[in-house]
Amino acid sequence: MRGCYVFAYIEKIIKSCFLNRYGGDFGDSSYLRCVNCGAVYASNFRLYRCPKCGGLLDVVVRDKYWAPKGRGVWRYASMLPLKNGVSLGEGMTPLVKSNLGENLYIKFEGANPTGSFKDRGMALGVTIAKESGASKVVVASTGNTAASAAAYAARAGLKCYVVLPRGNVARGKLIQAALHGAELVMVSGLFDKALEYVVTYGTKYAYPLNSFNPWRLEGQKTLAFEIYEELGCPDYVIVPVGNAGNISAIWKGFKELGELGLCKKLPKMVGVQAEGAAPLATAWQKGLKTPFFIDEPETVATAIKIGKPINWPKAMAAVRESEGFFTTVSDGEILKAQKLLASKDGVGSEPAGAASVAAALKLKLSGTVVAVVTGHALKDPDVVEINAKEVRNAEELVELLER
Ligand SMILES: Cc1ncc(COP(=O)(O)O)c(C=O)c1O
Ligand SMILES: N[C@@H](CCOP(=O)(O)O)C(=O)O
Repeated sequence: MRGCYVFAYIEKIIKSCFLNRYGGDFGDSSYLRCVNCGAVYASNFRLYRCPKCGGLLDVVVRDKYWAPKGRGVWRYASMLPLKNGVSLGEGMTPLVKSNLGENLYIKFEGANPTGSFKDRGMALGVTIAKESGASKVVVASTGNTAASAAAYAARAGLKCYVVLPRGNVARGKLIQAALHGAELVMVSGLFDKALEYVVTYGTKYAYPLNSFNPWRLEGQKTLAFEIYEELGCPDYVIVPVGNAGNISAIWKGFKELGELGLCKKLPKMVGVQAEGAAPLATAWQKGLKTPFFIDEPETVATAIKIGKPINWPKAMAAVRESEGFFTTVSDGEILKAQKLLASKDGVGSEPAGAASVAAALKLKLSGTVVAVVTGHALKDPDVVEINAKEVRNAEELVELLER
């Protein structure tokens, strides 16, 4: 009998060592659960959809406990399916008390290594790709996912392909992806088409790191942990929504804090979309349970110019479960909020990131509100109007300074 236990123990050790390195199975520490039908599967890095019903999957980490230690997303290793991995020092982003509202806080994700929240996800995603033996990763992107995947893949020594909608990617993001050595592939059509290509073809040849990959989203839930550490649990968390992974991941983070008895009252999640790219907000306003997909989304905020968000079931569940809501803001409101945020708070956001602040200013919610500002201003320099004054000599400069 004792021999059996010894054998089982040795088998477990061999299995976890071997599979962690080459098979993508992370042993018994986590498993996958379908968000649609509830079917559960042993952890498997290649499973992105439920084989039974096609639903999205969530990672369930067994035996989680709260023991923040160290820096970056790996500070929360005790809550994650992996305990360490690739890092560029992501996370630990500033939580700035805003001058624009009484109890408004800005979680500035533009301060991540590549300038957006994607870095939290890529730390996990690229680690898993690497652990599983993949040599190539692939993403469809409006730019930020591309920049982040390119940087983290470079760090991990992986080849990175980024599939981009031609003419719809802000210049700063393109420069980042190119600089980090990714293979840039342009397709005709918008982001939704690029994502369709990655889902249909990319996944056959390379490890996909878009947000339908539940392992990547585990990294993004750390945003909730940071807010909790600094502020406790706010009344509202406002998140710009595009492909809808981030709002889902942040809500998952808060729910896990709740399960551990840390967050007594969970925040209401508010998803913000641009008026011209609002498949989820439109469905919400119409009282529909499924999204109102759009073929030709239109907004100045290219990062959220998405008509068919792949994570819609998770995002709708997040908003419903948290008793929050979806809302829209116009391009004018986004650009106004971007300017206000920069000039009154000193926080430089790209347009999509400022959508959360635009919503906060419009909604005037009572209680503590955290607006997640998802990307840095330098990502998209072309939307900013530059008015410079000309002086021809020192006298003209002095005259100007005296005004
Ligand atoms: C700056 C920025 N904000 C918001 C979003 C939307 O996030 P999600 O696709 O997770 O909804 C994105 C891209 O996804 C983004 O790049
Ligand atoms: N705005 C995103 C769109 C892709 O989102 P993902 O979270 O599914 O990778 C981007 O930056 O590309």
